[in-house]
Amino acid sequence: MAKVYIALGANLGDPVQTLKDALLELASGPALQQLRASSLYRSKPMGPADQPDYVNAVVTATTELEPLALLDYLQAIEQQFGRQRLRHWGPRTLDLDILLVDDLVSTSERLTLPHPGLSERDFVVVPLAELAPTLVLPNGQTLQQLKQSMQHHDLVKIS
Ligand SMILES: CC1(C)Nc2nc(N)[nH]c(=O)c2N=C1O
Repeated sequence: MAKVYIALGANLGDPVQTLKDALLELASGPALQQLRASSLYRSKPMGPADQPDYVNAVVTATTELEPLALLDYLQAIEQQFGRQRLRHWGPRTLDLDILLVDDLVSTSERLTLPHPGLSERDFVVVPLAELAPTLVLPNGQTLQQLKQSMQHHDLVKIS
């Protein structure tokens, strides 16, 4: 069994409702157990600014699925929510990104762990630190060190 951390993000349609529905989907499906969710946060887009603000959250859970099977499961849920990604770093209906699987460090065509954007995304680090304040990343860095080292966008806690 593995302990996983998954980032959720949305900025099309009704992102708050989308994340709430996605959290219900993740909690009710067979793949994840002991699911815990962070608060929801609103933030300005990182990257192209000509798009709506994002709503982000992070969940932690345990799973029997291997990483690529978990990726398949999450991508199926993204499709279920009508995943639209019109351009790279453009607006999207729902993103489900695997951040961490235990202390696994691996790079493959489909999946890099830990998520390569983790350390520079406050919209990931802040909710992650809410869930796991004492987390130590596979490279030995603590989440608190990471959180202190990054400038904070205007992350606003929604719920
Ligand atoms: C386009 C890019 C990099 N910017 C983002 N910016 C924010 N604030 N939140 C996201 O989830 C997000 N996702 C992305 O993929």
